[in-house]
Amino acid sequence: MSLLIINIKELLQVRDTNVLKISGSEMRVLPTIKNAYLLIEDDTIVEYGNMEELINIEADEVIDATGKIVLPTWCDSHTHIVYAGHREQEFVDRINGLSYEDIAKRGGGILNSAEKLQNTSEEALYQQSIKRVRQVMKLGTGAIEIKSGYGLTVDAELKMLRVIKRIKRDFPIKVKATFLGAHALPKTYKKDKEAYLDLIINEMLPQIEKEALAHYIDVFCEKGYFDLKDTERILSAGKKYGLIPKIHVNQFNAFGGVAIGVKHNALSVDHLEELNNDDINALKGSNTMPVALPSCSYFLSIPYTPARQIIDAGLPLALASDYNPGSTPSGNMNFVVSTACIKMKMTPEEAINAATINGAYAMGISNSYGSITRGKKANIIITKAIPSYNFLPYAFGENHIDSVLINGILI
Ligand SMILES: N=CN[C@@H](CCC(=O)O)C(=O)O
Ligand SMILES: [Zn+2]
Repeated sequence: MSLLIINIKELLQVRDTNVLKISGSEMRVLPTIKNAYLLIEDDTIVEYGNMEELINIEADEVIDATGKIVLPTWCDSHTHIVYAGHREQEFVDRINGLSYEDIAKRGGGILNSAEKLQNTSEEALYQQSIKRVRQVMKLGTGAIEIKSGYGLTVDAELKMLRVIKRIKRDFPIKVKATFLGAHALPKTYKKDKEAYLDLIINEMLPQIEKEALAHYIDVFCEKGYFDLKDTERILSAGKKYGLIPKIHVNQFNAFGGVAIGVKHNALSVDHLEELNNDDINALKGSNTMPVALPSCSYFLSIPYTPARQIIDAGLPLALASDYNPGSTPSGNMNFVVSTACIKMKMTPEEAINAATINGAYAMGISNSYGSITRGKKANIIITKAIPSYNFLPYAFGENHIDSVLINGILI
């Protein structure tokens, strides 16, 4: 089955060579072809170019994209999209003056979601989660990382990971699973953190390996959650089971977690709302992708990750949604891209690079996702007719997407 998209006003993120990530000043460059065509065979991008070069190409189906922009789907490298229930009462509590920290201290926050999830069946959790998966696909997300971490018992963590595995099997979107058992300390282990770490290492990890439930291992490295020593212990144990580190770090405090992530060759270090020069220096020359989550900063009214400082230091940056019930009840990557431009002073080119190819890198899939490259998966956004690609982040809050193709098929 072949599909030809013609008369594309502008085709974005066209990369002839298969670059895996974009860093520093290169992020300002978004290669495009104006008045373009794109040819897809089954689930793969096979050819593209200027309309004037389009001769003798026949296809089973043709889409006329006059006035429309075409780009690769968003690669959302950080989500907690599998969760039970919601936390809108905490949202109201914060409006009334409590902080995220205050709410966590009185047993709300992650522990609130964990209790809800523990009392939800695997089937009900799957049904709640797939509504959100369908929603983000319609919003242009074509690849997604999903974390556990709202289980916090052996059974509930495995339940979450099995739901993620089922989503991976049932949906065309690319899914990568991350084990985040060290997301918060459950109430029953309040006085014995080591015992909970032992549970993660001795009981959760072996079962996760046995059922092949995760690719990545994550830790919430933060004051009041897991410290540097705990983080190292969990990452080292995860690596023994073949899991690659990705950490939550510097959300509220900078105390050396970024360097620990780099030391363990983390694929990404995520949040970074607080960042100092030591963190920047640790990232220089590493293979670790810094990931910013602007919707979380927006929702919690905490600082935005200093994108300019990161990119101007020559580093790459990825953007992700952080979709979760507590700090970011939204998986809309279009809003993420807009907010990165509006609040973090990223140019539209930088933001689109960060949400496509660099997002793909942050989930280890940039050799087959994240750009318009021959041989890559045909995961494509076709916008409505809009004046230019700058209009995407500019006219925020509006849905500019006309259609989405995943694996070459209109969803
Ligand atoms: N910061 C840690 N974890 C999630 C939020 C967890 C929650 O509040 O439920 C995050 O990435 O923002
Ligand atoms: Zn998160």
